[in-house]
Amino acid sequence: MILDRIVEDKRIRLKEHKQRISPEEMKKMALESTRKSISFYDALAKEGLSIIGEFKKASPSMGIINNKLELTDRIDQYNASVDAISVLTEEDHFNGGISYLKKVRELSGLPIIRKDFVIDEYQIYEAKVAGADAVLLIAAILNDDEMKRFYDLAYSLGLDVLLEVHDEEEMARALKLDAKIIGVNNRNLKDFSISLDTTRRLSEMLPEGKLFISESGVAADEDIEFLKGCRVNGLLIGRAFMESENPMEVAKRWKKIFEE
Ligand SMILES: O=P(O)(O)OC[C@@H](O)[C@@H](O)c1c[nH]c2ccccc12
Repeated sequence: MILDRIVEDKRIRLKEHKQRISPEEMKKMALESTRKSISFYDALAKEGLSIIGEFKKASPSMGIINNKLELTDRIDQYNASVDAISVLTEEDHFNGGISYLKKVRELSGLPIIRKDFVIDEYQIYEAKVAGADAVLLIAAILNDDEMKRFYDLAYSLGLDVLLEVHDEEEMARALKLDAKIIGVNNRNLKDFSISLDTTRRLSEMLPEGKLFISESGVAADEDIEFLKGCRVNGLLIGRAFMESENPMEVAKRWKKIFEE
């Protein structure tokens, strides 16, 4: 399965990163960082539809995403229309990198989430040092013990966690952990197919008081109409914004449709 492959490659990259900056040094830098996080939670909790705009240059399901807009232009548009920014930092399958996160940090006052395959504490310290306000944790690649350890570490550094699930079993694990922000990935990780109905199904398990984000495959006005009925607080949008000449206009239109 592709996910196993991505995690294997991640382990190799992690070794390289640790050779450049040792785990002790990275931890020290994170703990000494005086930068105050911008609340990812608050940005998503406000009334109406919240949107997380993603900076992503490629993905295993779509290959290279062909866009002419520079990072700067895209982030300018995000600054004017979305509530938070997601930056892919995975190198081998999404053409990302931690350097993009640092660049986006310089260009934006919005909360930023590090989007990667987190399998080690090191990556959470690294996110903090690079200027992130939140990290993604993917239930499908973590056991309960790791999930809790990474979750607690992130919060102890002042970072929020978006806990990603994609089926009932993972949702039950996220609820057991009492995660504050839960994201449903509409993409089936085995065959890449998209079904927004995953968001609807899993929303039925949600207790009051959680922030609920629908991730992946949201691309058309009809999708927004459908998700209106699914108790979502926010959406995570990658491809549709990366391919668009004017993501700002799309984000504004979708917020309007959701609120009508
Ligand atoms: O480009 P899309 O279909 O709008 O999807 C965005 C985001 O949900 C997707 O990039 C994503 C969701 N979970 C992930 C985990 C790792 C890498 C990427 C992702």
